[in-house]
Amino acid sequence: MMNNRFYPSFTNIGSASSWFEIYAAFSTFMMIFRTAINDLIPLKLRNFIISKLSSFFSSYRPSNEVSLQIDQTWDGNTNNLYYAAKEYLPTKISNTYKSLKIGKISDHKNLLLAFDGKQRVFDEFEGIKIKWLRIQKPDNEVFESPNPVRELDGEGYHYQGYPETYQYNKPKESAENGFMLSFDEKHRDKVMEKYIPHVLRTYEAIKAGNRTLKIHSMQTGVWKHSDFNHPASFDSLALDPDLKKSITDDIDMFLRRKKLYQKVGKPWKRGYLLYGPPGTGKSSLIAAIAKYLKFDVYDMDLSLVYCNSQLTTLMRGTSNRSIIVIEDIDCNKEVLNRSNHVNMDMGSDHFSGAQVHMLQAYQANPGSKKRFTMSGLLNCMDGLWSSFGEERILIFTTNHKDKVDSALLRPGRMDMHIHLSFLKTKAFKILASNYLDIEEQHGPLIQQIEELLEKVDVTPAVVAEHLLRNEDANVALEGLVKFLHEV
Ligand SMILES: Nc1ncnc2c1ncn2[C@@H]1O[C@H](COP(=O)(O)OP(=O)(O)OP(=O)(O)O)[C@@H](O)[C@H]1O
Repeated sequence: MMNNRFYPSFTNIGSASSWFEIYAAFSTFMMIFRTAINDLIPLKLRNFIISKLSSFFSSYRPSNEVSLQIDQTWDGNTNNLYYAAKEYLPTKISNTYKSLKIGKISDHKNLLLAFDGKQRVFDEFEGIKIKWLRIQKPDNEVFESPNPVRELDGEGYHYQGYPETYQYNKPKESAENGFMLSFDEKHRDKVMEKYIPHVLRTYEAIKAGNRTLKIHSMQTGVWKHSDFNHPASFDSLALDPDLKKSITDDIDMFLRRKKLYQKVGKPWKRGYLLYGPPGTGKSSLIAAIAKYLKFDVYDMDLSLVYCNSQLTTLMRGTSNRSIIVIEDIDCNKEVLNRSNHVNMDMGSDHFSGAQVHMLQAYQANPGSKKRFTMSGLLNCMDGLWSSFGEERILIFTTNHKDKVDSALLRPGRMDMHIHLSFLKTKAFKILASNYLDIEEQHGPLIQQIEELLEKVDVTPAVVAEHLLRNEDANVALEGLVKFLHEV
């Protein structure tokens, strides 16, 4: 039994004066203790102890917490999950974070925000709380690439990806970087099966949204790319609204149907034939489709293809989510004449130096010999196609549909034939409002033009050129009326 005589203060713990005595004694002790520490322990040592204690407590994890480490590389290979996390986390920037990086660079009009790389990032997914921590060696910080940023404008935060200047000058990152994500063990299955795929999917969507489209053109047996800056889009195209809708509906249906294509064993590809007179917008429509889909464009010039194996190699060199364009298909004599065939197959996926020389020799003397066969082209379009990957769109253009071999045009190869024709009333309305500031006062001139367009055949290219002739809408429209009377 404890004797109360030895614990007088605890027996009297209920009285206010006892509490005051304890508080006064404690404050005095703390004051003396703090002064002693400040006098006896140098500042550097104190800071060191504090940093050690805080790192100990920050690395403390409750026993039911699971952590997954995502390194930048996996057995020397790129770890896509690392890059996915790096793009995904900035989408979680909100104004609740107490420490962020802020900046302003010349090609962005708004302020940019980025994580400073030191703090934890908290995410919530279907009720699960997930904590992310960036792992990086202090030495690497100098070389560390900038974090992807968010742009801050009046409407809040908008994800921007990397600053443009950085994209062209991307520094090589150190292999020791990584991320650690932690969550309650009971959510392990959900994190693995749903959350991680969600991070990867977000990454893919961000990549597709931010990417600069490329146009690839052929150079001596290989593809060379440059930025695709064609200004046309579905908004700028003067097309009959019903035709425009049927094209976008078909594209949307194609994108939705990946599983169906797999189920019925068909390669996931779609072919469009664009036909019509020059200047009716075939090239512009290709650009609009590429922008709509965010697909790269491969401009396949058949006049530079010298054998079936080169054709196969070039097709194989195209990437998924791309549009392969063969313009003026009717102008390729080889495609017109199926029997005209000189065997130039080199039987290889890659061209050797000798083969490249051979091709160059043929290029120097075009038209000397038959180069590839019709069956080679057909094989590339269907049979062999499936091994080249998926999500491909093949577009042929021609000014003379009747001259193109029907084998090329059958459904399954060219699934939709799109006729681009002369400019008529509905499409003119779009063109005029894109080019000029049309106001109510221009009504009578517009009506006159629409009546004339129903009687004569002029291409959108010709009308567009007239609309550009004067900044004053009245003058430009009057000029067009005059021109249409003369046609
Ligand atoms: N439907 C259209 N809507 C808007 N502009 C158009 C349209 N068609 C043509 N144009 C204008 O005419 C120019 C030429 O059009 P485009 O090159 O797309 O025609 P095309 O049918 O591909 O011609 P070609 O058969 O000679 O290659 C475009 O740059 C654009 O300014």
